Amino acid sequence: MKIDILVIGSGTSGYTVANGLKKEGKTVAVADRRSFGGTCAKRGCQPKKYLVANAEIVHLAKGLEGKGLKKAPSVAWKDLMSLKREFTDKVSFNTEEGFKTAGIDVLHGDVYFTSPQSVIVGDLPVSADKIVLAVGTIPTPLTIPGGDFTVDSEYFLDMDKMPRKIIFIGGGYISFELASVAHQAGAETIILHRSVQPLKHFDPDLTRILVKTMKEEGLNLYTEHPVKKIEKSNSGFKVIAGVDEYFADLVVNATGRTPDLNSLNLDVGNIKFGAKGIDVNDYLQSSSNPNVFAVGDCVASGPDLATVADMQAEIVVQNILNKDSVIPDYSNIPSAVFSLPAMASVGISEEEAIQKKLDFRVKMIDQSNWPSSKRIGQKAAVSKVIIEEKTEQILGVHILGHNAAEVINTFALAIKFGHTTEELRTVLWAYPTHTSDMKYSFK
Ligand SMILES: Cc1cc2nc3c(=O)[nH]c(=O)nc-3n(C[C@H](O)[C@H](O)[C@H](O)COP(=O)(O)OP(=O)(O)OC[C@H]3O[C@@H](n4cnc5c(N)ncnc54)[C@H](O)[C@@H]3O)c2cc1C
Ligand SMILES: NC(=O)c1ccc[n+]([C@@H]2O[C@H](COP(=O)([O-])OP(=O)(O)OC[C@H]3O[C@@H](n4cnc5c(N)ncnc54)[C@H](O)[C@@H]3O)[C@@H](O)[C@H]2O)c1
Repeated sequence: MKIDILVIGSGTSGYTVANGLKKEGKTVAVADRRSFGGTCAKRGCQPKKYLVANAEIVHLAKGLEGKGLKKAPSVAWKDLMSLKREFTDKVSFNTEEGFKTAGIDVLHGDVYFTSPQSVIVGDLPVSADKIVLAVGTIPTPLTIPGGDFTVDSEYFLDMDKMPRKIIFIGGGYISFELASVAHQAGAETIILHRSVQPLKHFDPDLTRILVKTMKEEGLNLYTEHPVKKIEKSNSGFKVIAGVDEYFADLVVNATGRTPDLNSLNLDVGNIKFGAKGIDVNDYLQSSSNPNVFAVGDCVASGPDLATVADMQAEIVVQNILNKDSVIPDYSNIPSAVFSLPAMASVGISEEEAIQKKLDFRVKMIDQSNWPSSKRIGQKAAVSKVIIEEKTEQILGVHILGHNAAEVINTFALAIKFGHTTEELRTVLWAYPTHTSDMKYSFK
């Protein structure tokens, strides 16, 4: 097969690149070694959000027990899984059909390079003018004794039964989100994180309040607990962290994700890569092979988020059509951890503002006693806004509390277009909402 563009990987980034270039008249094929659709839709963002949405309702109801609600509901895990699968089960078929309808060839099988411009997919030789690597990441294998006893987030998101006791290793996005789900579904839940501060991409003050709140609500969260060993016990597993031992029916490895590039024969393709992923120039073009581009989580630079994968994909479409035309901007990327309560952030952190020696002020406000918190039984709600003194521009916004992930998007807009506190004060916000509360957060 000889085509203009071969995209390896059918997830968020592969989908956008393939469709973008097909619309411009290129002949395009997409290859994947697993069923089509990638991580976000099948085993990441979307299925996770189905489970979180359910847990959020239970969590809110618990907060209002005796305050207008008689009894909080409990999770019907089997039914919840059916609801989630109604969505996830269709992803592969719909993705493939979408490609075929657009005139994009769909290729199944393992891929490896046979030259800088050709690969084998399954047993089909394919050569292409440009090859786009969109191969994502896999859970970082846990290389401690007993690491093989763990399961990963993909297993959790599709399990038929909620175990009685569950341990999450790692204090990142995945642990905080899935542990929140497990806890609301009734499992005795433990997070073991190796260093002092979990969720390293978020504001440390808000993270401390989040951790305190989760602990007060009964989720067992231990920092400075690097897990060293896992053993089989009578009824499940024993997890050893320092001198402490914890027991559970299921142990989830959530210690990060890594690109899985070894089987691609990248050396034969003259493609430089490292532990963090494919080495690219400013235009997301391989630093060693000009015919190859990389997008999404497998790129060594940029955060591993679906929004970023999509942005990189759109940029690569432009750069393939018009050489060296667009550079990705990784500043001001909004991100949320869908824990309970949720936390979200956009723009710079207080630490970055100090490092950059900016002239700024920090406005940190506890909103837990405000009506918006009281009426939903919410215990923790905090905002922290970084404002540049001279220009009054909003530089960073960090929010903890219900709806944080929705509210943050308004501030993504404000920061992107350089709005000042005075300008934001002239905006009328639908009232009373969590967004309208935010107008007091930058006064
Ligand atoms: C549990 C979980 C929850 C998440 N939640 C969020 C969220 O709420 N918000 C957010 O922004 N991000 C979230 N993410 C991150 C998000 O899923 C990723 O950033 C996004 O999926 C990256 O897309 P991608 O196209 O780079 O890779 P992927 O979607 O992973 O696609 C890569 C594809 O390449 C294929 N592939 C790999 N190697 C080969 C090979 N050698 N040959 C052929 N095919 C290959 C794979 O089978 C896969 O289909 C989450 C991730 C996880 C794991
Ligand atoms: N809401 C979202 O946007 C979202 C949700 C889930 C995943 N993601 C993406 O997926 C990536 C992977 O998520 P993740 O949570 O697996 O990784 P992560 O990198 O966010 O967190 C993993 C944490 O585990 C800790 N750790 C590592 N080894 C350990 C050990 N032996 N014992 C105890 N702790 C240990 C690390 O210090 C790290 O802080 C994220 O970085 C993010 O890019 C995003």
